[in-house]
Amino acid sequence: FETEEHTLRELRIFLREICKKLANNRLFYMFTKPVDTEEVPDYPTIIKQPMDLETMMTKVDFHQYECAKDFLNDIELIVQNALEYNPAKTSADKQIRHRACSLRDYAFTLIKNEMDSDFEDKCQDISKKR
Ligand SMILES: COC(=O)N1C[C@@H]2C[C@@H]3O[C@]2(Cc2nccnc23)C1
Repeated sequence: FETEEHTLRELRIFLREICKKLANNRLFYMFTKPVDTEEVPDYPTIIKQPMDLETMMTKVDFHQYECAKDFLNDIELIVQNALEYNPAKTSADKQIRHRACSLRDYAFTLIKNEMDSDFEDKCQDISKKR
């Protein structure tokens, strides 16, 4: 009911802030938009569930995250996709894997430092009973 909607609205405001901070960090530019399948035609043959920060911002706006855990699951999807598609010993692949690991640590740490754990618990309780 009403107070639950207030809680989820506050979650969306918080998640937009996090998403913006990550997308504005130049280290993570390769994660800000979907991989261009015109430029990289084999990408969809290898990565079955693409994810990127612009798509995540849209998911926030479409009320597709009910708690921070769900948001961090999509961050983890970005990371795993990058590790899977870029496994080589080359410096290019090594750099994108390193950036993916940095993205994960930044996202989890930002949320842990800036989110009240009771607020996340409340969001997860709402999410579980829906
Ligand atoms: C999250 O981003 C990625 O996993 N990738 C992998 C692709 C391979 C390589 O780098 C990417 C984009 C790209 N475009 C043109 C030619 N080659 C590339 C970014």
